[in-house]
Amino acid sequence: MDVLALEAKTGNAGDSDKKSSSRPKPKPPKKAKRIVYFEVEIVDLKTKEKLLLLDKVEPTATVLDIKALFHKSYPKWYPARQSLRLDAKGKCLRDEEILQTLPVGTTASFYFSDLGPQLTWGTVFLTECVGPLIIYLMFYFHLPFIYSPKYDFTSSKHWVVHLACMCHSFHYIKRILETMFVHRISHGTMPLRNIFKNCGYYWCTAAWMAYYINHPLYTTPYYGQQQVNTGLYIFLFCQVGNFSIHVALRNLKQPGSKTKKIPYPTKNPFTWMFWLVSCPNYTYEMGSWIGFTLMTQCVPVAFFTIVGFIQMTVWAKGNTTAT
Ligand SMILES: CCCCCCCCCCCCCCC/C=C/C(=O)SCCNC(=O)CCNC(=O)[C@H](O)C(C)(C)COP(=O)(O)OP(=O)(O)OC[C@H]1O[C@@H](n2cnc3c(N)ncnc32)[C@H](O)[C@@H]1OP(=O)(O)O
Ligand SMILES: NC(=O)C1=CN([C@@H]2O[C@H](COP(=O)(O)OP(=O)(O)OC[C@H]3O[C@@H](n4cnc5c(N)ncnc54)[C@H](OP(=O)(O)O)[C@@H]3O)[C@@H](O)[C@H]2O)C=CC1
Repeated sequence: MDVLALEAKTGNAGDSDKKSSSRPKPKPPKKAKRIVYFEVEIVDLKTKEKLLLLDKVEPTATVLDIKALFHKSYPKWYPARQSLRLDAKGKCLRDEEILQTLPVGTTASFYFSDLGPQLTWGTVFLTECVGPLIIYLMFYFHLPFIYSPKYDFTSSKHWVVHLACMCHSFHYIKRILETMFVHRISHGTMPLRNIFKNCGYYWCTAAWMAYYINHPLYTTPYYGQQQVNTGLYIFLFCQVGNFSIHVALRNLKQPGSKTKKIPYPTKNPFTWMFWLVSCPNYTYEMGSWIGFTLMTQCVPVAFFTIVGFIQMTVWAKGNTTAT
């Protein structure tokens, strides 16, 4: 029986009498509003084993409420670890979806799967950004055992090495501050395995770049100061662009809201890039790393830029399809 049918069944049956007589009628006794409760069954996606039957679930219950009820019976599966779907091959239901608006009868079956341990997005973002910041500085300050003691008396660092350290540190400090004060991240959590993938990528490549850029035998860019300056200007321009897009995306959401909107350019000229691409923050991010590659003329930086480009292209395509 679907929701519409339920409404029909519980509708006011006295309507047809109203027109039949002009005499003032005695008021009908007040009927208590009948709530039609739902019965919710939770089935394991893999084994198809019935895990739980919840009777008397309120129609206005959200998916998150159902997850909380399930959690009471299975304490190891906290709500963020749970994925509930209506169709075994369908998409995961969003936490804010409401039972009575789902295409189910009064007996709803949900397929449950365990998403594995979860971490908050803030934790992942911060961990992946604090690492490169510290690792790079360890190489910059030539901590013991990094470079051979035979280089101890090699000539002092070239200006571009200081500049690269400032730009690298600036980039990650900016990302940490943005995570704390700018982004309005809607996903509650993400899989723990991501932290290994993301940190492996960020931390290892930071060490790899820092090793070469701060190496006592580092050779400065082929076209000298002109190349360094061009790289620096591109880097700074794109950092401002990236920040501008993050602010524009933040302003699309009300605090606490999870609703995404189609972004449009604002008065800030850096946001006009929205006319051309769906994720200009990724374009500017790429631009920054192209600038940094030019400034340092270092192969590991180029590698980092290419991997980031591939990853962000995949995500940007996903975003375009979603919109
Ligand atoms: C010198 C050595 C160098 C070493 C180099 C190493 C190279 C290695 C290359 C690696 C490159 C890595 C580059 C990373 C760069 C990262 C940059 C960043 O900083 S970005 C910021 C961090 N952001 C991320 O990490 C994004 C992570 N996002 C995700 O993984 C997914 O969005 C998501 C899994 C959290 C959710 O996916 P979504 O598309 O939104 O949901 P769907 O409903 O479509 O589900 C798809 C699929 O995922 C499952 N799912 C959903 N949510 C979760 C969850 N919380 N935990 C686990 N699994 C989840 C869902 O059930 C679906 O599964 P399926 O089986 O397909 O039904
Ligand atoms: N160097 C590298 O390899 C990489 C660097 N990065 C850097 O990290 C930054 C953040 O990355 P990522 O999280 O993937 O960026 P996203 O563009 O996916 O998200 C950034 C923020 O904007 C919000 N947002 C995005 N689109 C919309 C919309 N249409 N309406 C409302 N809010 C929206 C997101 O909210 P929600 O939580 O709802 O999605 C999130 O809070 C990048 O801009 C880039 O600078 C990222 C990837 C790789």
